[in-house]
Amino acid sequence: MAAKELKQFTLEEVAEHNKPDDLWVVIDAKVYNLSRFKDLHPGGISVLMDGEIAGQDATEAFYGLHRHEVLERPQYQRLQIGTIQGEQPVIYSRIVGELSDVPYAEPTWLSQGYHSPYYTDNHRKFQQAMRRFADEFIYEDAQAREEDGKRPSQSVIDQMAAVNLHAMRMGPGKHLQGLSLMNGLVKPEEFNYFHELIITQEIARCGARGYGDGLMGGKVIGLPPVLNFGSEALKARVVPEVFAGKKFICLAISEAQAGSDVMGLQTTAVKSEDGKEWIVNGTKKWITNATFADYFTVGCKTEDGLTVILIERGPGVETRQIKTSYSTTAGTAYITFDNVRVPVENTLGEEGGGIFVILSNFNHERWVMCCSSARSQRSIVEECLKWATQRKAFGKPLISQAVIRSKLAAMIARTESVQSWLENITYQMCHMTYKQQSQKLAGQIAFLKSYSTRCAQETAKDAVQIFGGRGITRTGMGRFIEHYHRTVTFDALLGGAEDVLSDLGVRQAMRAMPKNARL
Ligand code: HEM
Repeated sequence: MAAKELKQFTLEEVAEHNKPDDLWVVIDAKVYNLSRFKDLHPGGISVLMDGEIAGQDATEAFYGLHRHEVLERPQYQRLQIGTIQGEQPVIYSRIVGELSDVPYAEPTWLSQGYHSPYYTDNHRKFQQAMRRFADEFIYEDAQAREEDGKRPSQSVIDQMAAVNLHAMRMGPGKHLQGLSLMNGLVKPEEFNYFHELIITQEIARCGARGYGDGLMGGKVIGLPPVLNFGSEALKARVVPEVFAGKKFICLAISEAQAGSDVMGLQTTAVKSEDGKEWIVNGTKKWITNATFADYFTVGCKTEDGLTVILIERGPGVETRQIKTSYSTTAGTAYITFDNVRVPVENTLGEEGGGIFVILSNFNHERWVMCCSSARSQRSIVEECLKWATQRKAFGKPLISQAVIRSKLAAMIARTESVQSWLENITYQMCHMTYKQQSQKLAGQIAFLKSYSTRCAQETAKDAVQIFGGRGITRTGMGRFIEHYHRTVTFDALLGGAEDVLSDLGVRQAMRAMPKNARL
């Protein structure tokens, strides 16, 4: 269909259309005919009939009350009948694949005129490809699924599989060998933790916390035990189908009776008489992706202690959705295992060595959460900077109030410090063996996660104060702030609660304390 031809009008011509049945307004040099829409306008008719709005340039009033995306919705685009002669629309919100030029909306390494010792040209190219990928394939689905609560669309999972993103999200390693990464943009042996950081941060930029977890977050924590501790036969069967996005896996450790206290788990696995199978009984709670998972990496109490076993969905496995503060798109579930029979070949690591399997997972999981938290905080800074400049109160922009600037200052400082510390730790990870990482970075990562999530919660609180009522409203101007404020605590709990992690960091430091050090 040919695009509607847009006419050109002068402001004087527009001004003549200021009556209820003949109502035009100008927004950013675009002329809209609201004559029929006014009765449907969610903000009512009276605001449109105001003497300073009807037939006038309503740009400032509009942006004080609506997000730009309102005008991008097809049903509202159709209201545009022309443009103002000699003027061009200049306002934009987010441009697919592009960097934001709002100060602090991008980390310094992506901001014009700044430098970084950490990122290579390959990282920069990779970031551009990943930004485009997330904007084109993930963003819209994230918004829609966050809203309807359904799991991420299979088409997105398939697109991610096509460029091997599911494999890359497991970090660098042997599992990448022979794969074409992002259409060959990065060689498997060159892929490092900064590439992975980029992936996580670009996905976090979509601003949909539940969806972010739904997008195979369960795999990020549930597959490493299979990769690191599974038999070759098990890996050959399970890993390719998960990387292909055909099967889903989750990590099932916590229970109603035991969360952080993994030694208190009550799910049992007992050997069958012939010793060929485990018979698993028990429950698990708050398991991300479990509603749609095909595989469950499960912590079980066995004769020798704690053992991790890969259980496949089948007879005796039931999952029931749990409604948490974020959307059901994450697939959070309560699981029951009733006499589930599992081949002993599905044991991950040593029998009784489960605590080692579980602990070895934590550093990477927590670091991924830090990547995501740092980026989400930054998106909130961008939202607040835009709002504080476009919204007027008491006759002037919010940003002219010192209290608002003071909140922004704290938010920016927190975001920058989290990202800088994160990049330092990421650099260490790139230069340490897995064992060195466990010895030297467990404390650092625990501190960073606890610090990040404290910063995040402060920022969420400040952002709500800056947005006012809109910061607690699910639709409209403050929708990202409301979402962030509602979901920010997930990061503070998953992968270890704040106080527990801070304490872990200090205890790790004490282990390295020289015995003879004195004041
Ligand atoms: C093309 C023109 C317009 C369209 C398509 C439009 C659409 C909408 C929509 C969809 C909402 C619901 C809230 C949201 O999703 O953000 C809304 C709310 C509102 N609109 Fe408009 N609008 C237009 C022009 C205007 C203008 C010129 C004014 C002038 C003051 C106005 C005043 C309001 C008010 C006061 C609200 C309620 C805001 C709130 O609940 O915080 N609108 N509008």
